[in-house]
Amino acid sequence: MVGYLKLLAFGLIALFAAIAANYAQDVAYKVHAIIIMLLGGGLFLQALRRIDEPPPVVDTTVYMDDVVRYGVIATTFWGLVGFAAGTFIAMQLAFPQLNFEFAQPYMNFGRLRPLHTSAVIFAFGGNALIATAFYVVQRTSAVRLWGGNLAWFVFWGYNLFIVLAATGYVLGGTQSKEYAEPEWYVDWWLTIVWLAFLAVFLGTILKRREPHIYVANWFYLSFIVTVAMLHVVNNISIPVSIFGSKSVQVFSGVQDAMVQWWYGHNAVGFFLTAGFLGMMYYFIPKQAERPVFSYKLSIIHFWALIFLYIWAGPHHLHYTALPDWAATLGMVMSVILWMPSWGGMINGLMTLSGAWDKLRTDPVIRMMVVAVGFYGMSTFEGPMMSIRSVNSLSHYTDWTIGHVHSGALGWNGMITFGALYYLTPALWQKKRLYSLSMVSWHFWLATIGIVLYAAAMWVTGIMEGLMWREVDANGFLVNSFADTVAAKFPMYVVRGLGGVLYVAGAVIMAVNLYLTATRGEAREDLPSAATAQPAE
Ligand code: HEM
Ligand code: HEM
Ligand SMILES: [Cu+2]
Repeated sequence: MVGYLKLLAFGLIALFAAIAANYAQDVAYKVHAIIIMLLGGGLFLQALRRIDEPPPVVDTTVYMDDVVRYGVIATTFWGLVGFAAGTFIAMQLAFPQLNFEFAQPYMNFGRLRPLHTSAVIFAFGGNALIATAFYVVQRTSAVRLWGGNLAWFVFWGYNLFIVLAATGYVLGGTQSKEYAEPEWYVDWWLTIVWLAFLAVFLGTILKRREPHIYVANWFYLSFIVTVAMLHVVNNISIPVSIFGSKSVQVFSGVQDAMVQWWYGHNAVGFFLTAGFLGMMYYFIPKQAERPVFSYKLSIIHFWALIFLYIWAGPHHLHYTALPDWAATLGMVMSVILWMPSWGGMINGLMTLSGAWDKLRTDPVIRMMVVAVGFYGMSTFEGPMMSIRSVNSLSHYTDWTIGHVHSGALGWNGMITFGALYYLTPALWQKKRLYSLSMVSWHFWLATIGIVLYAAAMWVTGIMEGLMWREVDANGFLVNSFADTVAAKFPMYVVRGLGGVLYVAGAVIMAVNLYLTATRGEAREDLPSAATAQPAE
Protein backbone atom coordinates (compact mmCIF):
# COMPACT_ATOMS: atom_id res chain seq x y z
CA MET A 1 0.00 0.00 0.00
CA VAL A 2 2.73 2.42 1.04
CA GLY A 3 4.58 1.48 -2.11
CA TYR A 4 1.66 2.52 -4.30
CA LEU A 5 1.21 5.78 -2.43
CA LYS A 6 4.87 6.52 -3.04
CA LEU A 7 4.45 5.77 -6.72
CA LEU A 8 1.51 8.13 -6.91
CA ALA A 9 3.31 10.92 -5.04
CA PHE A 10 6.55 10.73 -7.02
CA GLY A 11 4.64 10.39 -10.27
CA LEU A 12 2.60 13.49 -9.55
CA ILE A 13 5.69 15.44 -8.52
CA ALA A 14 7.45 14.53 -11.75
CA LEU A 15 4.35 15.40 -13.78
CA PHE A 16 3.78 18.80 -12.18
CA ALA A 17 7.47 19.62 -12.42
CA ALA A 18 7.34 18.81 -16.13
CA ILE A 19 4.39 21.15 -16.57
CA ALA A 20 6.20 23.84 -14.57
CA ALA A 21 9.31 23.43 -16.71
CA ASN A 22 7.20 23.86 -19.81
CA TYR A 23 5.57 27.10 -18.66
CA ALA A 24 8.64 28.46 -16.84
CA GLN A 25 9.07 32.22 -17.14
CA ASP A 26 12.75 32.43 -16.28
CA VAL A 27 15.79 30.26 -16.55
CA ALA A 28 16.38 29.65 -12.81
CA TYR A 29 12.81 28.41 -12.43
CA LYS A 30 13.09 26.25 -15.52
CA VAL A 31 16.30 24.58 -14.42
CA HIS A 32 14.83 23.97 -10.98
CA ALA A 33 11.69 22.46 -12.44
CA ILE A 34 13.82 20.14 -14.56
CA ILE A 35 15.89 19.12 -11.52
CA ILE A 36 12.69 18.29 -9.59
CA MET A 37 11.26 16.47 -12.56
CA LEU A 38 14.33 14.27 -12.92
CA LEU A 39 14.44 13.66 -9.18
CA GLY A 40 10.73 12.80 -9.03
CA GLY A 41 11.10 10.54 -12.05
CA GLY A 42 14.12 8.79 -10.56
CA LEU A 43 12.37 8.21 -7.25
CA PHE A 44 9.32 6.96 -9.13
CA LEU A 45 11.40 4.35 -10.94
CA GLN A 46 13.12 3.33 -7.73
CA ALA A 47 9.77 2.95 -5.97
CA LEU A 48 8.48 0.94 -8.92
CA ARG A 49 11.39 -1.49 -8.79
CA ARG A 50 10.91 -2.04 -5.08
CA ILE A 51 7.14 -2.31 -5.18
CA ASP A 52 6.98 -5.99 -4.26
CA GLU A 53 9.92 -6.05 -1.91
CA PRO A 54 9.12 -6.34 1.78
CA PRO A 55 10.31 -3.27 3.69
CA PRO A 56 13.90 -3.75 4.91
CA VAL A 57 14.23 -4.92 8.50
CA VAL A 58 15.79 -2.22 10.64
CA ASP A 59 17.44 -2.91 13.97
CA THR A 60 15.80 -0.28 16.13
CA THR A 61 17.91 -1.08 19.18
CA VAL A 62 20.93 0.73 17.77
CA TYR A 63 21.52 4.40 17.09
CA MET A 64 20.68 5.71 13.66
CA ASP A 65 24.19 6.56 12.56
CA ASP A 66 24.04 6.14 8.79
CA VAL A 67 22.41 9.50 8.37
CA VAL A 68 25.09 11.08 10.57
CA ARG A 69 27.80 9.46 8.44
CA TYR A 70 26.24 10.98 5.34
CA GLY A 71 26.13 14.28 7.18
CA VAL A 72 29.85 14.10 7.93
CA ILE A 73 30.60 13.48 4.26
CA ALA A 74 28.28 16.28 3.12
CA THR A 75 29.81 18.71 5.62
CA THR A 76 33.31 17.99 4.38
CA PHE A 77 32.27 18.23 0.75
CA TRP A 78 30.37 21.51 1.09
CA GLY A 79 33.14 22.94 3.23
CA LEU A 80 35.59 22.43 0.39
CA VAL A 81 33.17 23.94 -2.13
CA GLY A 82 32.38 26.94 0.05
CA PHE A 83 35.99 27.72 1.02
CA ALA A 84 37.10 27.39 -2.61
CA ALA A 85 34.32 29.74 -3.69
CA GLY A 86 35.37 32.20 -0.96
CA THR A 87 38.96 32.09 -2.09
CA PHE A 88 37.91 32.61 -5.68
CA ILE A 89 35.76 35.66 -4.94
CA ALA A 90 38.54 37.03 -2.73
CA MET A 91 40.82 36.79 -5.76
CA GLN A 92 38.14 38.40 -7.93
CA LEU A 93 38.16 41.41 -5.63
CA ALA A 94 41.93 41.66 -5.98
CA PHE A 95 42.06 40.81 -9.69
CA PRO A 96 38.83 41.86 -11.42
CA GLN A 97 39.95 40.10 -14.62
CA LEU A 98 38.78 36.92 -12.90
CA ASN A 99 35.23 38.01 -13.69
CA PHE A 100 35.75 36.18 -16.98
CA GLU A 101 34.08 37.65 -20.02
CA PHE A 102 33.09 34.24 -21.37
CA ALA A 103 31.32 33.33 -18.12
CA GLN A 104 29.16 36.42 -17.89
CA PRO A 105 26.93 36.82 -16.06
CA TYR A 106 27.02 33.46 -14.32
CA MET A 107 30.39 33.61 -12.67
CA ASN A 108 30.74 37.25 -11.80
CA PHE A 109 31.38 38.35 -8.24
CA GLY A 110 27.78 39.40 -7.66
CA ARG A 111 26.46 35.91 -8.29
CA LEU A 112 29.26 33.95 -6.70
CA ARG A 113 29.22 35.94 -3.45
CA PRO A 114 25.85 34.60 -2.26
CA LEU A 115 26.94 31.20 -3.55
CA HIS A 116 29.89 31.45 -1.16
CA THR A 117 27.91 32.70 1.84
CA SER A 118 25.21 30.08 1.42
CA ALA A 119 27.70 27.30 0.76
CA VAL A 120 29.65 28.00 3.92
CA ILE A 121 26.81 28.97 6.26
CA PHE A 122 23.97 26.76 5.11
CA ALA A 123 25.66 23.90 3.29
CA PHE A 124 28.79 23.44 5.42
CA GLY A 125 27.45 24.84 8.69
CA GLY A 126 23.91 23.51 8.24
CA ASN A 127 24.98 19.97 7.43
CA ALA A 128 27.38 20.05 10.38
CA LEU A 129 24.58 21.23 12.66
CA ILE A 130 22.07 18.65 11.45
CA ALA A 131 24.58 15.79 11.62
CA THR A 132 25.88 16.67 15.08
CA ALA A 133 22.38 17.39 16.39
CA PHE A 134 21.31 13.91 15.29
CA TYR A 135 24.40 12.35 16.83
CA VAL A 136 24.28 14.25 20.10
CA VAL A 137 20.56 13.95 20.77
CA GLN A 138 20.72 10.17 20.40
CA ARG A 139 23.75 9.76 22.63
CA THR A 140 22.52 12.09 25.37
CA SER A 141 18.97 10.71 25.32
CA ALA A 142 19.99 7.06 24.94
CA VAL A 143 17.37 6.42 22.25
CA ARG A 144 17.29 6.06 18.50
CA LEU A 145 16.14 9.04 16.44
CA TRP A 146 12.39 9.44 16.42
CA GLY A 147 10.43 9.19 13.19
CA GLY A 148 12.18 6.38 11.29
CA ASN A 149 13.10 7.55 7.82
CA LEU A 150 12.12 11.13 8.56
CA ALA A 151 15.75 11.81 9.45
CA TRP A 152 16.71 10.76 5.92
CA PHE A 153 14.11 13.10 4.53
CA VAL A 154 15.70 15.90 6.54
CA PHE A 155 19.17 15.12 5.23
CA TRP A 156 18.27 14.75 1.56
CA GLY A 157 15.64 17.46 1.65
CA TYR A 158 18.07 19.92 3.15
CA ASN A 159 20.72 19.13 0.59
CA LEU A 160 18.18 19.50 -2.19
CA PHE A 161 17.47 22.95 -0.77
CA ILE A 162 21.19 23.74 -1.02
CA VAL A 163 21.37 22.62 -4.63
CA LEU A 164 18.31 24.69 -5.55
CA ALA A 165 19.68 27.73 -3.74
CA ALA A 166 23.13 27.50 -5.29
CA THR A 167 22.02 26.87 -8.87
CA GLY A 168 19.44 29.61 -8.46
CA TYR A 169 22.06 32.26 -7.58
CA VAL A 170 24.27 31.40 -10.51
CA LEU A 171 21.28 31.62 -12.85
CA GLY A 172 20.11 34.90 -11.38
CA GLY A 173 17.22 33.69 -9.21
CA THR A 174 17.42 35.70 -5.99
CA GLN A 175 15.13 37.80 -3.84
CA SER A 176 18.09 39.99 -2.87
CA LYS A 177 17.84 39.56 0.89
CA GLU A 178 21.22 38.81 2.36
CA TYR A 179 21.53 35.26 3.74
CA ALA A 180 17.95 34.67 2.56
CA GLU A 181 18.48 34.92 -1.18
CA PRO A 182 16.49 31.87 -2.34
CA GLU A 183 13.16 32.58 -3.99
CA TRP A 184 9.73 31.70 -2.65
CA TYR A 185 9.39 28.05 -3.68
CA VAL A 186 12.82 27.20 -2.31
CA ASP A 187 11.79 28.91 0.94
CA TRP A 188 8.64 26.83 1.11
CA TRP A 189 10.61 23.66 0.63
CA LEU A 190 13.05 24.62 3.38
CA THR A 191 10.13 25.30 5.73
CA ILE A 192 8.85 21.75 5.24
CA VAL A 193 12.31 20.24 5.73
CA TRP A 194 12.96 22.36 8.80
CA LEU A 195 9.69 21.36 10.46
CA ALA A 196 10.64 17.74 9.84
CA PHE A 197 14.01 18.44 11.50
CA LEU A 198 12.21 19.93 14.49
CA ALA A 199 9.92 16.90 14.67
CA VAL A 200 12.80 14.41 14.61
CA PHE A 201 14.76 16.33 17.22
CA LEU A 202 11.86 17.00 19.54
CA GLY A 203 10.45 13.51 19.08
CA THR A 204 13.77 12.04 20.16
CA ILE A 205 13.93 14.29 23.21
CA LEU A 206 10.39 13.35 24.18
CA LYS A 207 11.03 9.61 24.06
CA ARG A 208 14.40 9.87 25.82
CA ARG A 209 15.38 7.29 28.43
CA GLU A 210 17.67 9.68 30.27
CA PRO A 211 15.58 11.94 32.54
CA HIS A 212 17.90 14.89 32.15
CA ILE A 213 18.02 16.99 28.97
CA TYR A 214 21.70 17.71 28.45
CA VAL A 215 22.54 21.39 27.86
CA ALA A 216 23.79 20.82 24.29
CA ASN A 217 20.23 19.84 23.38
CA TRP A 218 18.90 23.10 24.78
CA PHE A 219 21.15 24.99 22.43
CA TYR A 220 20.25 22.81 19.45
CA LEU A 221 16.55 23.14 20.18
CA SER A 222 16.68 26.91 20.50
CA PHE A 223 18.55 27.02 17.20
CA ILE A 224 15.97 24.88 15.39
CA VAL A 225 12.94 26.70 16.78
CA THR A 226 14.28 30.21 16.30
CA VAL A 227 15.55 29.61 12.78
CA ALA A 228 12.09 28.32 11.83
CA MET A 229 10.52 31.54 13.10
CA LEU A 230 13.13 33.82 11.49
CA HIS A 231 12.93 32.06 8.17
CA VAL A 232 9.16 32.21 7.90
CA VAL A 233 8.80 35.87 8.90
CA ASN A 234 11.69 37.16 6.80
CA ASN A 235 10.48 35.36 3.70
CA ILE A 236 6.85 36.44 3.63
CA SER A 237 6.44 37.31 -0.01
CA ILE A 238 3.93 36.92 -2.79
CA PRO A 239 5.00 35.13 -5.97
CA VAL A 240 4.36 37.07 -9.16
CA SER A 241 3.39 33.83 -10.88
CA ILE A 242 3.49 30.21 -9.83
CA PHE A 243 5.51 29.57 -12.97
CA GLY A 244 8.26 32.06 -12.24
CA SER A 245 10.83 32.62 -9.55
CA LYS A 246 10.10 36.31 -8.92
CA SER A 247 8.21 37.33 -5.81
CA VAL A 248 7.36 40.57 -4.04
CA GLN A 249 8.18 41.19 -0.40
CA VAL A 250 5.28 42.03 1.86
CA PHE A 251 7.33 44.46 3.94
CA SER A 252 8.84 47.54 2.39
CA GLY A 253 11.12 50.43 3.28
CA VAL A 254 12.53 50.59 6.77
CA GLN A 255 10.20 47.86 8.00
CA ASP A 256 11.68 45.54 5.44
CA ALA A 257 15.18 46.55 6.51
CA MET A 258 14.36 45.89 10.15
CA VAL A 259 12.83 42.49 9.45
CA GLN A 260 15.83 41.63 7.28
CA TRP A 261 18.33 42.46 10.03
CA TRP A 262 16.23 40.95 12.75
CA TYR A 263 16.60 37.85 10.63
CA GLY A 264 20.24 38.43 9.64
CA HIS A 265 21.50 39.14 13.09
CA ASN A 266 19.65 36.22 14.62
CA ALA A 267 20.89 33.95 11.89
CA VAL A 268 24.28 34.79 13.40
CA GLY A 269 22.90 34.35 16.92
CA PHE A 270 21.05 31.11 16.47
CA PHE A 271 22.52 29.45 13.40
CA LEU A 272 26.18 30.40 13.78
CA THR A 273 26.18 30.71 17.57
CA ALA A 274 23.54 28.74 19.51
CA GLY A 275 23.75 25.67 17.29
CA PHE A 276 27.53 25.69 17.35
CA LEU A 277 27.50 26.13 21.13
CA GLY A 278 25.49 22.91 21.22
CA MET A 279 28.37 21.33 19.32
CA MET A 280 30.88 22.83 21.75
CA TYR A 281 29.02 21.55 24.80
CA TYR A 282 29.12 17.98 23.58
CA PHE A 283 32.39 17.58 21.71
CA ILE A 284 34.78 19.52 23.93
CA PRO A 285 33.95 17.54 27.08
CA LYS A 286 34.08 14.33 25.03
CA GLN A 287 37.41 15.04 23.42
CA ALA A 288 38.93 16.36 26.66
CA GLU A 289 37.34 13.57 28.71
CA ARG A 290 36.36 16.14 31.30
CA PRO A 291 32.91 17.23 32.52
CA VAL A 292 31.58 20.66 31.56
CA PHE A 293 33.28 23.27 33.76
CA SER A 294 30.08 24.74 35.21
CA TYR A 295 26.66 23.38 34.45
CA LYS A 296 25.08 26.30 36.27
CA LEU A 297 26.92 28.79 34.08
CA SER A 298 25.75 26.95 30.97
CA ILE A 299 22.11 27.35 31.98
CA ILE A 300 22.50 31.01 32.94
CA HIS A 301 24.33 32.01 29.79
CA PHE A 302 21.89 30.02 27.67
CA TRP A 303 18.88 32.03 28.85
CA ALA A 304 20.76 35.33 28.79
CA LEU A 305 22.04 34.65 25.29
CA ILE A 306 18.70 33.80 23.73
CA PHE A 307 16.95 36.65 25.50
CA LEU A 308 19.48 39.26 24.40
CA TYR A 309 20.30 38.20 20.83
CA ILE A 310 16.79 38.73 19.56
CA TRP A 311 16.96 42.51 20.29
CA ALA A 312 20.34 43.28 18.80
CA GLY A 313 19.48 43.34 15.06
CA PRO A 314 19.24 47.17 14.75
CA HIS A 315 23.04 47.45 15.16
CA HIS A 316 23.12 46.67 11.44
CA LEU A 317 21.07 49.79 10.74
CA HIS A 318 22.87 52.64 12.47
CA TYR A 319 22.50 55.99 10.71
CA THR A 320 19.62 54.79 8.55
CA ALA A 321 15.93 55.66 8.40
CA LEU A 322 15.45 53.43 11.43
CA PRO A 323 14.44 55.58 14.43
CA ASP A 324 17.32 56.38 16.77
CA TRP A 325 15.65 54.79 19.78
CA ALA A 326 15.50 51.44 17.98
CA ALA A 327 19.15 51.61 16.98
CA THR A 328 20.08 52.58 20.54
CA LEU A 329 18.11 49.66 21.91
CA GLY A 330 19.96 47.32 19.55
CA MET A 331 23.27 48.84 20.54
CA VAL A 332 22.63 48.48 24.28
CA MET A 333 21.47 44.90 23.95
CA SER A 334 24.55 44.12 21.83
CA VAL A 335 26.91 45.49 24.43
CA ILE A 336 25.22 43.48 27.18
CA LEU A 337 25.43 40.45 24.92
CA TRP A 338 29.16 40.43 25.42
CA MET A 339 28.60 38.89 28.89
CA PRO A 340 26.64 35.73 28.06
CA SER A 341 28.88 35.24 25.03
CA TRP A 342 31.92 35.19 27.21
CA GLY A 343 30.04 32.96 29.65
CA GLY A 344 30.02 30.39 26.90
CA MET A 345 33.64 30.96 26.04
CA ILE A 346 34.74 30.61 29.66
CA ASN A 347 32.73 27.45 30.07
CA GLY A 348 34.27 25.96 26.96
CA LEU A 349 37.83 26.87 27.85
CA MET A 350 37.63 25.98 31.53
CA THR A 351 36.28 22.54 30.68
CA LEU A 352 39.92 21.84 29.96
CA SER A 353 41.00 22.63 33.51
CA GLY A 354 42.89 19.63 34.76
CA ALA A 355 43.56 18.55 31.19
CA TRP A 356 45.61 21.45 29.85
CA ASP A 357 48.42 19.08 28.94
CA LYS A 358 46.15 17.79 26.15
CA LEU A 359 46.75 21.06 24.32
CA ARG A 360 50.25 19.82 23.72
CA THR A 361 49.40 16.24 22.85
CA ASP A 362 46.06 16.42 21.07
CA PRO A 363 45.78 18.64 17.97
CA VAL A 364 42.02 18.10 17.88
CA ILE A 365 41.67 19.73 21.30
CA ARG A 366 43.92 22.52 20.12
CA MET A 367 41.56 23.13 17.25
CA MET A 368 38.57 23.27 19.55
CA VAL A 369 40.30 25.63 21.94
CA VAL A 370 41.26 28.01 19.15
CA ALA A 371 37.63 27.87 17.98
CA VAL A 372 36.41 28.97 21.38
CA GLY A 373 39.11 31.64 21.48
CA PHE A 374 37.90 33.09 18.20
CA TYR A 375 34.34 32.90 19.46
CA GLY A 376 35.44 35.05 22.38
CA MET A 377 37.26 37.44 20.11
CA SER A 378 34.46 38.00 17.65
CA THR A 379 31.91 38.41 20.42
CA PHE A 380 34.08 41.13 21.90
CA GLU A 381 34.58 42.82 18.56
CA GLY A 382 30.86 42.63 17.70
CA PRO A 383 29.60 44.53 20.76
CA MET A 384 32.32 47.10 20.15
CA MET A 385 31.25 47.55 16.52
CA SER A 386 27.66 47.96 17.70
CA ILE A 387 28.51 51.20 19.44
CA ARG A 388 27.22 53.94 17.17
CA SER A 389 30.43 55.96 17.00
CA VAL A 390 32.57 52.90 16.30
CA ASN A 391 30.09 51.74 13.70
CA SER A 392 30.28 55.07 11.90
CA LEU A 393 33.86 54.13 11.11
CA SER A 394 33.51 50.39 10.59
CA HIS A 395 30.26 50.22 8.65
CA TYR A 396 30.59 49.60 4.88
CA THR A 397 34.27 48.80 5.34
CA ASP A 398 36.24 45.58 5.30
CA TRP A 399 36.37 45.68 9.06
CA THR A 400 32.91 44.09 8.99
CA ILE A 401 34.21 41.41 6.62
CA GLY A 402 37.11 40.75 9.00
CA HIS A 403 34.73 40.46 11.95
CA VAL A 404 32.54 38.05 10.00
CA HIS A 405 35.43 35.79 9.14
CA SER A 406 37.09 35.70 12.53
CA GLY A 407 33.74 34.34 13.69
CA ALA A 408 33.17 32.17 10.64
CA LEU A 409 36.63 30.74 9.97
CA GLY A 410 37.79 30.79 13.57
CA TRP A 411 34.73 29.77 15.50
CA ASN A 412 32.35 27.95 13.12
CA GLY A 413 35.06 26.44 10.96
CA MET A 414 37.39 25.24 13.69
CA ILE A 415 34.74 23.82 16.03
CA THR A 416 33.24 21.94 13.09
CA PHE A 417 36.64 20.54 12.14
CA GLY A 418 37.05 19.40 15.74
CA ALA A 419 33.64 17.70 15.67
CA LEU A 420 34.45 16.00 12.35
CA TYR A 421 37.74 14.71 13.75
CA TYR A 422 35.86 13.32 16.73
CA LEU A 423 32.98 11.85 14.72
CA THR A 424 34.83 10.10 11.92
CA PRO A 425 36.62 7.46 14.02
CA ALA A 426 33.55 7.11 16.24
CA LEU A 427 31.15 6.55 13.35
CA TRP A 428 33.34 4.32 11.23
CA GLN A 429 34.36 2.25 14.28
CA LYS A 430 38.04 3.07 14.17
CA LYS A 431 40.45 3.22 17.06
CA ARG A 432 41.80 6.61 16.11
CA LEU A 433 42.30 9.10 13.31
CA TYR A 434 44.53 8.04 10.44
CA SER A 435 47.08 10.75 11.07
CA LEU A 436 47.48 13.23 13.90
CA SER A 437 50.29 15.03 12.16
CA MET A 438 47.91 15.81 9.31
CA VAL A 439 45.59 17.33 11.92
CA SER A 440 48.51 19.44 13.09
CA TRP A 441 49.15 20.60 9.55
CA HIS A 442 45.52 21.47 9.13
CA PHE A 443 45.54 23.32 12.43
CA TRP A 444 48.47 25.53 11.50
CA LEU A 445 47.40 26.20 7.93
CA ALA A 446 43.93 27.17 9.07
CA THR A 447 45.14 29.30 11.95
CA ILE A 448 47.66 31.20 9.84
CA GLY A 449 45.03 31.57 7.12
CA ILE A 450 42.59 33.16 9.58
CA VAL A 451 45.20 35.49 10.98
CA LEU A 452 46.16 36.68 7.50
CA TYR A 453 42.50 37.15 6.62
CA ALA A 454 41.50 39.02 9.78
CA ALA A 455 44.62 41.18 9.99
CA ALA A 456 44.35 42.19 6.33
CA MET A 457 40.73 43.21 6.84
CA TRP A 458 41.42 45.23 9.96
CA VAL A 459 44.06 47.15 8.09
CA THR A 460 42.00 47.80 4.96
CA GLY A 461 38.83 48.40 6.95
CA ILE A 462 40.22 51.05 9.23
CA MET A 463 42.25 52.54 6.41
CA GLU A 464 39.30 52.97 4.08
CA GLY A 465 37.08 54.19 6.92
CA LEU A 466 39.61 56.90 7.70
CA MET A 467 40.19 57.71 4.02
CA TRP A 468 36.46 58.24 3.47
CA ARG A 469 36.41 60.71 6.32
CA GLU A 470 39.50 62.68 5.45
CA VAL A 471 38.75 66.32 4.61
CA ASP A 472 41.10 69.13 3.67
CA ALA A 473 41.32 72.59 5.24
CA ASN A 474 38.33 73.77 3.17
CA GLY A 475 36.21 70.85 4.25
CA PHE A 476 36.36 68.99 0.92
CA LEU A 477 36.82 65.22 0.82
CA VAL A 478 40.42 64.32 0.06
CA ASN A 479 39.95 60.85 -1.41
CA SER A 480 37.70 59.57 -4.12
CA PHE A 481 36.15 56.15 -3.68
CA ALA A 482 38.44 54.73 -6.36
CA ASP A 483 41.46 55.90 -4.32
CA THR A 484 40.36 53.71 -1.42
CA VAL A 485 39.84 50.74 -3.71
CA ALA A 486 43.32 51.11 -5.17
CA ALA A 487 44.86 51.45 -1.71
CA LYS A 488 43.35 48.15 -0.63
CA PHE A 489 44.95 46.03 -3.34
CA PRO A 490 47.92 44.60 -1.38
CA MET A 491 45.71 43.62 1.51
CA TYR A 492 43.27 41.91 -0.82
CA VAL A 493 46.08 39.73 -2.07
CA VAL A 494 47.02 38.86 1.52
CA ARG A 495 43.41 37.92 2.26
CA GLY A 496 43.34 35.72 -0.83
CA LEU A 497 46.49 34.01 0.37
CA GLY A 498 44.86 33.44 3.75
CA GLY A 499 42.01 31.76 1.89
CA VAL A 500 44.41 29.51 -0.01
CA LEU A 501 45.97 28.34 3.27
CA TYR A 502 42.55 27.74 4.79
CA VAL A 503 41.43 25.67 1.80
CA ALA A 504 44.71 23.73 1.82
CA GLY A 505 44.10 22.79 5.45
CA ALA A 506 40.59 21.64 4.64
CA VAL A 507 41.85 19.46 1.78
CA ILE A 508 44.28 17.80 4.19
CA MET A 509 41.39 17.21 6.57
CA ALA A 510 39.27 15.63 3.84
CA VAL A 511 42.08 13.26 2.91
CA ASN A 512 42.70 12.40 6.56
CA LEU A 513 39.02 11.68 7.22
CA TYR A 514 38.79 9.56 4.09
CA LEU A 515 41.84 7.54 5.07
CA THR A 516 40.52 7.16 8.60
CA ALA A 517 37.26 5.73 7.31
CA THR A 518 38.87 3.42 4.77
CA ARG A 519 42.22 2.47 6.25
CA GLY A 520 42.02 3.20 9.96
CA GLU A 521 42.56 0.43 12.48
CA ALA A 522 39.20 -1.14 13.32
CA ARG A 523 37.75 -1.08 16.80
CA GLU A 524 36.01 -4.28 17.88
CA ASP A 525 33.91 -3.11 20.78
CA LEU A 526 30.93 -1.01 19.84
CA PRO A 527 29.96 0.50 23.16
CA SER A 528 28.10 3.42 21.68
CA ALA A 529 26.13 1.57 19.09
CA ALA A 530 23.39 0.19 21.30
CA THR A 531 20.56 2.24 22.68
CA ALA A 532 20.40 -0.13 25.66
CA GLN A 533 23.54 1.55 26.99
CA PRO A 534 23.28 4.48 29.39
CA ALA A 535 23.34 7.98 27.92
CA GLU A 536 26.79 9.33 27.19
C1 HEM B 1 38.70 30.09 2.59
C2 HEM B 1 37.91 30.69 3.36
C3 HEM B 1 37.11 31.93 3.00
C4 HEM B 1 37.42 32.97 2.16
C5 HEM B 1 38.70 33.21 1.39
C6 HEM B 1 36.28 33.86 2.16
C7 HEM B 1 36.18 35.01 1.40
C8 HEM B 1 35.10 35.87 1.37
C9 HEM B 1 34.97 37.04 0.54
C10 HEM B 1 36.03 37.55 -0.43
C11 HEM B 1 33.78 37.62 0.81
C12 HEM B 1 33.20 38.89 0.17
C13 HEM B 1 33.67 40.08 0.91
C14 HEM B 1 33.22 41.38 0.31
O1 HEM B 1 32.14 41.44 -0.30
O2 HEM B 1 33.96 42.36 0.44
C15 HEM B 1 33.13 36.81 1.80
C16 HEM B 1 31.91 37.09 2.39
C17 HEM B 1 31.34 36.35 3.40
N1 HEM B 1 31.80 35.13 3.89
FE1 HEM B 1 33.56 34.24 3.44
N2 HEM B 1 35.33 33.35 3.01
C18 HEM B 1 35.80 32.17 3.53
C19 HEM B 1 35.13 31.34 4.42
C20 HEM B 1 33.93 31.62 5.02
C21 HEM B 1 33.28 30.80 6.01
C22 HEM B 1 33.79 29.47 6.54
C23 HEM B 1 32.12 31.44 6.36
C24 HEM B 1 31.02 31.06 7.33
C25 HEM B 1 30.93 30.00 8.07
C26 HEM B 1 32.06 32.67 5.58
C27 HEM B 1 31.03 33.59 5.64
C28 HEM B 1 30.94 34.73 4.89
C29 HEM B 1 29.90 35.72 5.04
C30 HEM B 1 28.76 35.66 6.06
C31 HEM B 1 30.15 36.74 4.10
C32 HEM B 1 29.35 38.03 3.89
C33 HEM B 1 29.89 39.11 4.81
C34 HEM B 1 29.15 40.42 4.79
O3 HEM B 1 28.31 40.64 3.92
O4 HEM B 1 29.40 41.26 5.67
N3 HEM B 1 33.16 32.73 4.78
N4 HEM B 1 33.96 35.73 2.12
C1 HEM C 1 28.03 39.42 20.83
C2 HEM C 1 28.16 39.02 19.63
C3 HEM C 1 28.16 39.86 18.39
C4 HEM C 1 27.76 41.14 18.17
C5 HEM C 1 27.16 42.13 19.16
C6 HEM C 1 28.01 41.43 16.77
C7 HEM C 1 27.80 42.67 16.18
C8 HEM C 1 28.01 42.95 14.86
C9 HEM C 1 28.02 44.25 14.25
C10 HEM C 1 27.84 45.56 14.99
C11 HEM C 1 28.20 44.09 12.92
C12 HEM C 1 28.35 45.18 11.88
C13 HEM C 1 27.10 45.71 11.36
C14 HEM C 1 27.34 46.72 10.27
O1 HEM C 1 28.05 47.72 10.51
O2 HEM C 1 26.82 46.54 9.16
C15 HEM C 1 28.27 42.68 12.68
C16 HEM C 1 28.37 42.11 11.45
C17 HEM C 1 28.37 40.74 11.26
N1 HEM C 1 28.61 39.78 12.21
FE1 HEM C 1 28.68 40.08 14.18
N2 HEM C 1 28.52 40.32 16.17
C18 HEM C 1 28.64 39.34 17.12
C19 HEM C 1 29.13 38.08 16.92
C20 HEM C 1 29.27 37.48 15.69
C21 HEM C 1 29.69 36.12 15.45
C22 HEM C 1 30.11 35.13 16.52
C23 HEM C 1 29.60 35.93 14.11
C24 HEM C 1 29.90 34.71 13.27
C25 HEM C 1 29.99 33.55 13.67
C26 HEM C 1 29.13 37.15 13.51
C27 HEM C 1 28.84 37.35 12.19
C28 HEM C 1 28.56 38.55 11.61
C29 HEM C 1 28.22 38.71 10.21
C30 HEM C 1 28.05 37.58 9.19
C31 HEM C 1 28.10 40.10 9.99
C32 HEM C 1 27.90 40.78 8.65
C33 HEM C 1 26.50 41.05 8.35
C34 HEM C 1 26.38 41.73 7.02
O3 HEM C 1 26.44 42.95 6.95
O4 HEM C 1 26.26 41.01 6.02
N3 HEM C 1 28.97 38.08 14.50
N4 HEM C 1 28.19 42.01 13.88
CU1 LIG D 1 24.37 41.53 14.17
